[in-house]
Amino acid sequence: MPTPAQAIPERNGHADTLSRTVSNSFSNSFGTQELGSSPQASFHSSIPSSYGAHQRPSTKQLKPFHTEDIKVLLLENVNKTGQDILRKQGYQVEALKSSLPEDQLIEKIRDVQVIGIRSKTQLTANVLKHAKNLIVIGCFCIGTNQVDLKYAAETGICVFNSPFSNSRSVAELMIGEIIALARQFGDRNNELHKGIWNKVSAGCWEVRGKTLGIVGYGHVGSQLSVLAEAMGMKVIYYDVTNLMGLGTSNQVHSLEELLQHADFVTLHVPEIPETMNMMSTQQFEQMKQGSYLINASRGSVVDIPALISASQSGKLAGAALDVYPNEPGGNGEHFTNDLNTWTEDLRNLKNIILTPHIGGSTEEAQSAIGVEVAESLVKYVNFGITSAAVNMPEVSLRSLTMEEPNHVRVIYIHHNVPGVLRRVNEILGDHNVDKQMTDSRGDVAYLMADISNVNTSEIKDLYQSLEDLGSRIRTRVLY
Ligand SMILES: NC(=O)C1=CN([C@@H]2O[C@H](COP(=O)(O)OP(=O)(O)OC[C@H]3O[C@@H](n4cnc5c(N)ncnc54)[C@H](O)[C@@H]3O)[C@@H](O)[C@H]2O)C=CC1
Ligand SMILES: O=C(O)CCC(=O)C(=O)O
Repeated sequence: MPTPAQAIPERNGHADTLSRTVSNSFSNSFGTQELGSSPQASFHSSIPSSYGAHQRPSTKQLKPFHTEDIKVLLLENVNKTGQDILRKQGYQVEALKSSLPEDQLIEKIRDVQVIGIRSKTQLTANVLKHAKNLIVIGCFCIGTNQVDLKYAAETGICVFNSPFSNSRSVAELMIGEIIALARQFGDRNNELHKGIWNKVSAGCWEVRGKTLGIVGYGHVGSQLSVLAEAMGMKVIYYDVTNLMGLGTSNQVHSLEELLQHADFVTLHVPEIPETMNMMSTQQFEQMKQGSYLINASRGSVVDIPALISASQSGKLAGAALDVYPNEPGGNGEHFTNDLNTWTEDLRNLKNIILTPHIGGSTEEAQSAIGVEVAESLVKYVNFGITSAAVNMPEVSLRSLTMEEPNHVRVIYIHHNVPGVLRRVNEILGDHNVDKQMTDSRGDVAYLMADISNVNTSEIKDLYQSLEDLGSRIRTRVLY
C-alpha cells in the first residue's frame, strides 16, 4: 500500500509538497457544508480512505473537499501512467478512449473539477462556460490550440500541457518519412500488397547531401535538425525567433528563402493565426521542382487543395501528412470526403504518406506525458501550484507541513488591476502571513499566501471576504 509520499514520484524539487496530501479546500467549486473540526483534524479527513480512513472524524467540514470528491474526466485515451497517478490520489477518474461531441462534452464537463484531453477535444468558451466546477485542464500533448486559453484564464481555470515529452517521437517519424518519400516506398509497398512487382529507380534518391528546410525550430524542429545532419543532410531553418542553429545548420531570413533552397520541407509551427494556410499556392510555387513537403504540426497550416494541385502538377515529388483540418473523434473508417471534401483526391495522389496524427504516439512519449501532466494536475488541485502553466502566472510556495496544523493556504485569482494586494492583505492582516507570492500574466493575476494561526471558524469569513472583492475571479482556501 503506498503512502501519500510514495503516490507520486518526486520531480521538479517538490517532494515536500507531494508528501502532504492537502486536500481540504474552501472554494466556490464545492458545495457549502457545516463547520466542524480544527484544521488539523480536517487535514486527516482529507487523506484518501486507502491511506487512513480510520482517522476521519465524523464531524462534517466547512466546505472542504476530500480527494475522493475530486472528479476527473479523461478523454482521448490518456495513458495509464497518468490515470494511475490521479487514481492514487483518491480522485474519481472516468477515462474514455475517444473525444466527445460538443453536446455530450457539455453534459459531462458540468460535473468535474479536472479534465484531461489530447489534441482533438475542443474546449471552446462555449463549452467552458458550462464547466462551473472546473478548476484545471490538462492537455496530455504539446499543442494547446484546442483550448480557449484566454477564456480559461479569465474564468480562473488553469491549463497545463507537456511541452516536449513527445518531441523526439515526432522528429524520428520525420526521419522515417523523409527516407520513405525519397525512395517512394509507400507506393512500392502498396503495389506489392496488390501483387504488383514494380522495381524502379527513376525519381528515387539518397537523402545524403540533400537540403532539409525546417519551418519552426523549436523542440521538434531542433531535434530533427540533429538527426538529419547525422544522415548527411544539409539543414536550413526558418523561425520567427532568432535562434542558434545546432550542428552546422543555418537560419534563413524568410520562408521564401527556405522554400527556394530546400529539397525537403518540414513544418513544426504552432497553430496560431499567423500560421493559418502558411503553405498555400504561392508558397508551393516558391518550392523547388520535385521537392517534398511534410506536415506534422497542425492541419490548418497547409492549404490542402493547393497541395493537391502542386502534387498533381509534379511540382511536389511527394508529401507526408500527419494532421488534417478536421480529424475524427475516435478510430474507425472515418477518413472520407464526409470529413474533409478533398479526402478522396488526397488519397489518390502518388507518393503521399497519410498517417492518423501519430507523430507523438509512442509508448515512451505517452507514458512520459501521462506522468508529467498528471503530476501538474495534482500539484494544482492539492497545493495550488501553477509552475509550467500555459495560461496563468507561475506561482509556487514551499509547502505547508504537518508541523503547521493551523496554517491555511489562500489562493486568490483576480483581475490584474491596481489596489488588489492592499485589499487582500487587509483581509489576511489579522493573521501572520508566513509567505506570499503573487504574479500576473496579462489581465489575470495569481496570489498565493500561507497564513498561520487560523481557526477553522475563521475560514468561511476569510473566504467570503475575498470572494466579495470586485477583483475576484476565483478564491480557494486549502488547509
Ligand atoms: N503530429 C503530432 O503528433 C505532434 C504535433 N505537434 C505540433 O508541432 C508543433 C510544434 O511543436 P514544438 O516544436 O514542440 O513547438 P515549439 O513551441 O517548441 O516550437 C515552435 C517554433 O515555431 C516557431 N514559430 C512560431 N510561429 C512561427 C511562424 N509564423 N513562422 C516560423 N516559425 C514560427 C516558434 O518561434 C518556435 O520556435 C506544436 O505546436 C504542435 O502543434 C507537436 C507534437 C506532436
Ligand atoms: O498525441 C496526441 O493526441 C496529440 C499530439 C500532438 O499533436 C501534440 O502533442 O501537440
